[in-house]
Amino acid sequence: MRTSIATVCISGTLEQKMLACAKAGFDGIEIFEQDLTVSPMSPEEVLALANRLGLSLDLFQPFRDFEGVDENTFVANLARAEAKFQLMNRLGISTMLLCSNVGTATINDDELFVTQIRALGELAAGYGVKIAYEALAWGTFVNTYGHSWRIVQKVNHPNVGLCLDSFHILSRGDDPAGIAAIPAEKIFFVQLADAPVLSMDILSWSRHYRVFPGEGAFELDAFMGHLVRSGYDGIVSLEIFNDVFRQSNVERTAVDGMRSLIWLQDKTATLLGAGATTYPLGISALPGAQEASGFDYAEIRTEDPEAVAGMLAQLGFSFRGQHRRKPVTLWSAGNARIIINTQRSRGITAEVSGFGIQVPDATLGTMRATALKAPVVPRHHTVGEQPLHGFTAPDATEVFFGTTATEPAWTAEFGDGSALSDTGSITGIDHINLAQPWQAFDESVLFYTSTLNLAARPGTEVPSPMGLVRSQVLRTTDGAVRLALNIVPHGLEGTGDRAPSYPEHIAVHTDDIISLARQAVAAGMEFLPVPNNYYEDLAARFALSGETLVQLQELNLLYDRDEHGEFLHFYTETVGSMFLEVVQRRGGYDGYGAPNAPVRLAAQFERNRLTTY
Ligand SMILES: O=C(O)c1ccc(O)c(O)c1
Ligand SMILES: [Mg+2]
Repeated sequence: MRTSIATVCISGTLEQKMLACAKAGFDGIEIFEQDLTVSPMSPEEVLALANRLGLSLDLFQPFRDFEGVDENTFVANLARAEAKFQLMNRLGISTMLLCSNVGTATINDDELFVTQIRALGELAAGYGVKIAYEALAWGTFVNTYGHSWRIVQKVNHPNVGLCLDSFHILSRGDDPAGIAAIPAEKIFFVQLADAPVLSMDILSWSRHYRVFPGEGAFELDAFMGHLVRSGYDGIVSLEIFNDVFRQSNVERTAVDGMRSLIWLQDKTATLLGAGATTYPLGISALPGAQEASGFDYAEIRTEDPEAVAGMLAQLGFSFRGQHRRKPVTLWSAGNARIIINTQRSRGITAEVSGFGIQVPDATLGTMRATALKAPVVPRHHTVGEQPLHGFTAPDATEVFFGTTATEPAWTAEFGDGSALSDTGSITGIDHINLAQPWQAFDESVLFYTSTLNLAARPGTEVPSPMGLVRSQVLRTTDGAVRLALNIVPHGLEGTGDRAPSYPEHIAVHTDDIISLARQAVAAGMEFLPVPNNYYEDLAARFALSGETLVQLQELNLLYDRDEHGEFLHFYTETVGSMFLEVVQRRGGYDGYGAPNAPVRLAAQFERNRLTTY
């Protein structure tokens, strides 16, 4: 499939944009007129740069407010178009995007639209230019692809065809199935954009909140399926108007976009099933997606290993020893393995720096992640050590693939390699919560869902004294691997990719949280204190026995319940920018105690302020 991206998607000068798009692997770009107008490069220089970079210049856009106008305006519009055709000839671009009129159309008459657009096509033909007509969702008279297609059919000119943009179609709740019936040769261009579900006017939604495929809520694989079935074999381009992308690192955003198209082709191939890749669009599938069976480990980087080790010991983790070559130690409890890493930890009190997941075939997982442009973490292993397959996520977390095993082979590299008999009641890692700098959030959602084959759940918002925290869970179907991503409030972003001022956590699960909490307290652990008001509210919301309430309050346990079961959990104190959570799921409870998250954030805020002052 030939891929392209509109220059409007990313930050920087036209030259920087072109370099980044070429480096990310796009075949071509759409030149957004504004980017050219403000550029010191002449059209000829832009063409020369594109040639040097191996980029095709696929589309010139947008040409606005043309059809449905009075005769005088029409004559002026044709003159305006002709100047752009001349410019396009200098750029060597042969397709122009014509947006349906949103501003100057005064006459609602399909016959007039047809006549005027046919005249435009005729003029364009003289310059070797083709017109791709796009129905903007907020077009004054033409705002559905069905309508634009009827007009294009009536225009009946070889130089006039359609531009299909997923946003304009799906934002209106329009059924894209009709695309499959459009003759492929009349689809001149295709633009893809995803978007989160938002309730606002479509223009604002489109201009500010579009995201790359896989980062929003549109069913773009189904959209692509209809396109593939039409027999279309042209360019598939990204056109994302997004305030964050336009101020983020240009190279990273371009890679994020490329990843989205690689992921979408694979999703579409899966949806279409056998024969998917034989359609002329030539979508490529990825090496097989695998369902992760669980966490291999979680890693904490710290220059104060004693503080972290102390907490683990209080929770009943066993010290499994030092790695025979690296400055890392292993602690385990049941299937929960936590690595304390003091390498490159200068200035880091403690942070959640990485994790591993177990898949049936780690090499296959690595091939898939590499195909999705996941940046490899360099790791050396010597003879007798397990090879490590790792990647750096956009939030700088290091993610590794391990092989499904109750006792991973790499644990033998620690201490004397013995598996200690377990005494505690911790059974495994339940979830890992990662703080996201605001500019990495959408990129992280796509990165983790695509490379680790996780599904994104609808997002939530958690009020806290520091601001509203946006939260989204990514998980396997069975919940064996769960990640919770939090966008940290403004001011706590920290520097670089990490969000160190906002605590992240590793949650472990147990079958008996009451005993575990008692043992931890007896071992000297202090939990995050929970205010009395919380327990009064619990008593009002749930018919809990007095005895249960006293027990919860005495141990600073939090409680939630849904139609499936119950959830009990507690939090440790924060060390650096990380803490631990212990959870017990009773029955089929599948959430994360969301109603309790504001209590936790407020308690941490109180606590940190008290210790700071
Ligand atoms: O928001 C707009 O004006 C606009 C312009 C060009 C497009 O292709 C589009 O989808 C929207
Ligand atoms: Mg568009």
